[in-house]
Amino acid sequence: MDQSIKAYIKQLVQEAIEQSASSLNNLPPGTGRKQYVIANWKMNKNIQETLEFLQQLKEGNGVEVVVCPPAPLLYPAKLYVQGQKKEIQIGAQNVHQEDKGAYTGETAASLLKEIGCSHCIIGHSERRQYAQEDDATVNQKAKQALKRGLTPVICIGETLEQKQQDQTEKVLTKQILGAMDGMDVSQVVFAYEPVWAIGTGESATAAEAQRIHGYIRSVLEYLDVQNAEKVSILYGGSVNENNAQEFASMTDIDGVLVGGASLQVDSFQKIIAVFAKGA
Ligand SMILES: O=C(CO)COP(=O)(O)O
Repeated sequence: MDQSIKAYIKQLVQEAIEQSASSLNNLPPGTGRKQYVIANWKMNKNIQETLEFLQQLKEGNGVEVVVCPPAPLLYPAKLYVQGQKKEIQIGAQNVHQEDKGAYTGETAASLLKEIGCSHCIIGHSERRQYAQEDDATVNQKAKQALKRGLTPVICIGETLEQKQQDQTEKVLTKQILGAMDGMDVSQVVFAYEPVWAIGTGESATAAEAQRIHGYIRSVLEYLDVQNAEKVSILYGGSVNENNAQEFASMTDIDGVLVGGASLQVDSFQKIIAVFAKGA
């Protein structure tokens, strides 16, 4: 990383720390940014469970509700919500970076679009860990998703070890710059998911998350000062019906990406209701 970027990042860190003090005054949620509540079911649920969940799930009342089931359930899920005329969007958990070809087991963005997906999660820490996805891959996948009309939900976040070594801002900066290379920031959604908070029951505090979201927005400003304010930045990592309100009250937290608590329709619906109040 060259010296001018390093100096700029240092300045951003300082500004984000200063801003965090004023952000803690429970300001109203995002200035006109879309509010999202996204369910990442990971490798859970079968067809019957999916349809039962979607039957009970109500619309978002101004919140963008996106359900991301495993790949074989995307099409039945989409057909079901369409048939019910519900404003619930269906998103994929992954996409391949190439248009088509000899990539056994992969799914093309064009096919996801054809079956009615609106969004695609990209660079989730589980894919970074288990499928060795790096920032360059995330960048290629995000470009491919956009090319085919899917909105990328780009996941970033530090591990516990990186947090303990005070590397959070550095790690996030590298992930953001890598993911956004040659891209328009106004076309993506970001999700800050600290790896240590995923599936552990130990979420970041809302204040901590707000400080990091402020920092992420400053890096986006460095890339595109005009559009950074428009980008929705979601928090993910042990979000549940009890802590959602605290996250929703933070200025730079524009929604949540929910794993475990999105598997039960009641708890997921309660999280949506929290964000709908502010939308
Ligand atoms: O990984 C997540 C969402 O993408 C978060 O998972 P949990 O909500 O289960 O911690």
